[in-house]
Amino acid sequence: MNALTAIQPKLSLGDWLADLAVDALIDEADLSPKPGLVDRRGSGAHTDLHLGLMHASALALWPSFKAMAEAAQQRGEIALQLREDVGRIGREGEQEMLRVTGGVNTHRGAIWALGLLSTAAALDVNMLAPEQVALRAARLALLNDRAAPVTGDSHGAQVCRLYGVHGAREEAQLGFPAVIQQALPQLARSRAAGAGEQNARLDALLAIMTQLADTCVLYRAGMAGLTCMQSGARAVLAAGGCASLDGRRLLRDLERDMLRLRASPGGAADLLAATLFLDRLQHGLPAQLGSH
Ligand SMILES: CC(C)(COP(=O)(O)OP(=O)(O)OC[C@H]1O[C@@H](n2cnc3c(N)ncnc32)[C@H](O)[C@@H]1O)[C@@H](O)C(=O)NCCC(=O)NCCS
Ligand SMILES: Nc1ncnc2c1ncn2[C@@H]1O[C@H](COP(=O)(O)OP(=O)(O)OP(=O)(O)O)[C@@H](O)[C@H]1O
Repeated sequence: MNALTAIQPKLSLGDWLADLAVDALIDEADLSPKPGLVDRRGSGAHTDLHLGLMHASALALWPSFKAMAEAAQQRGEIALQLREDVGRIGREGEQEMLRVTGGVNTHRGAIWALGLLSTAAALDVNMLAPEQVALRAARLALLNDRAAPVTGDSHGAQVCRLYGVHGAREEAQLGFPAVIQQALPQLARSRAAGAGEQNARLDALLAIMTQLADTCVLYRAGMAGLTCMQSGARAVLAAGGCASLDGRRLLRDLERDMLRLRASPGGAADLLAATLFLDRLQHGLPAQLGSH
């Protein structure tokens, strides 16, 4: 041990996972140019959201992610008690988000996805590969939280009924296929091709958009909006992705079309944050993680 390591503060597992989750949210918000979404350039298709609000909301969620990880450490297994702990902490997180944003939904879907993944990661730090963490999160999401309010009138629930698609709940229950099968492989391919980190992340977002039934898009722009999102994202990737000139031109076309339809792929954005979280997590625990 040298003088530097001796004075390094101990980091708990909950601290570390909450840091990763908040970093993922901030990196997602900052990533630009994202079609229809809030980014460094502006508010996309939103009138009530802006980058400062996304940052403030992300930071306000840190204690919730930490509390979910700690609940996982205390319970130690995938069981109804843990599912209900996490449900309660998630609902409290939503309340805190709404307090900080003055009632605007900045991160509802992200609390759900990253909350489950933080919990799943804390359950077994020896198995942090993306598929392993996503599988544990899915098993947790499949448990029925008895305290969850049965409303059925959320925007997501309404369009799931109307169009017969799977929303945020099912995406988690299936083990985040958009992240595991689309985004992470695309992120790796674009990095390997030398796209640069920002372009590789944009390509990962587009890979999610090619397939996802994003209920944010369906609610605002119907099936026409969803088709526009999926086919436009496919066209950008087929042209060589965001690092290519043709891909950039098609990305601009996609953005123009989505703004015209007021369509914003908020669900895809949440899953990009989940992708960035799992991507970092797989590098394993940091050295200064003390006993937890
Ligand atoms: C399951 C959740 C996401 C609610 O889903 P629902 O579709 O009913 O709600 P809503 O329309 O508000 O959408 C949630 C968000 O999910 C994201 N999303 C949209 N489509 C998708 C998709 N296909 N896949 C993943 N995420 C998506 C978007 O950001 C969207 O805003 C969750 O928030 C929940 O159960 N809330 C109830 C309170 C609770 O128990 N919270 C604890 C969570 S740990
Ligand atoms: N960079 C981003 N820009 C916009 N939305 C994002 C971004 N990142 C994540 N999201 C997600 O998008 C969702 C916000 O979408 P939306 O504004 O459609 O929700 P809403 O308030 O339910 O609907 P509406 O605004 O259409 O009435 C949040 O749940 C959030 O998790």
